[in-house]
Amino acid sequence: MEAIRVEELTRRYGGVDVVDHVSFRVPEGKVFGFMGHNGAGKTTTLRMLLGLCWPTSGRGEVLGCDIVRESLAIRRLTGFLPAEYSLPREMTAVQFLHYVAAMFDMGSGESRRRVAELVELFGIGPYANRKLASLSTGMAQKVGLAQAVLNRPRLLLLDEPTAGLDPLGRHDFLQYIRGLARDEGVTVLFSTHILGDIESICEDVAILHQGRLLAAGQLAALKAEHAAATMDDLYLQLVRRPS
Ligand SMILES: Nc1ncnc2c1ncn2[C@@H]1O[C@H](COP(=O)(O)OP(=O)(O)OP(=O)(O)O)[C@@H](O)[C@H]1O
Repeated sequence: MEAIRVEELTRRYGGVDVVDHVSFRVPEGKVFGFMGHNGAGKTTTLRMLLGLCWPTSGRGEVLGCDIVRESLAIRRLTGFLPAEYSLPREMTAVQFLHYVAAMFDMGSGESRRRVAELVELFGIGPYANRKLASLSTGMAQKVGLAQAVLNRPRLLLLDEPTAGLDPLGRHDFLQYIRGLARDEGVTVLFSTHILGDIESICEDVAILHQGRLLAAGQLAALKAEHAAATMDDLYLQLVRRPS
């Protein structure tokens, strides 16, 4: 089964189709690269998948649920780390994670266990009781990721998650994402404009440019088809191709 299936998905703002008849499928249990430069329409697509904005036309299903009629069910089954995620400045990491657990209706025992597990897993312990406003970008991103996986989602949507991370932070982040898919069968939709990130952890990709889908499928097959040695080559070829 596919984790995500969209067909002719379109969102118009001010007379412009910022997502323009986009169709692709995301296989279950893989890290899927959702690639595109600024303004490509990645965030708008993610928002439609979560029911945070509605399509102007077209259809979509996430984990078998319709993105317009069943968005609450989708949000229960998924985790989301938005781009430039703002954490509540006055809360501590532990307070914030308990707050997120409460939104998923976790009982207090389960919430305590899960938060402790994530604090340990992400090495949040040393700063768990500091106000979130005082955390570095890397630390804050770990808290952001912890909230996104708190409900043990079957699907994780990550919007530009490595932007602002240093090389070590980025390496650890990518390792964790790879492990989630490989060891726990979680599907990850990894939206980014960093081609190297896609190349290092994604087998399958969709490439978006100015709202249009340029290509989708297995990265190795797309590279072979376009005789591209790297993700950079592939992307540049597709973007520069006359439409
Ligand atoms: N609520 C909105 N109203 C009007 N235009 C919007 C709205 N949301 C997005 N857009 C426009 O849609 C286009 C696609 O934006 P989107 O944020 O989806 O792209 P993106 O691929 O995520 O890019 P970035 O990496 O820059 O965030 C942009 O031109 C943006 O200005």
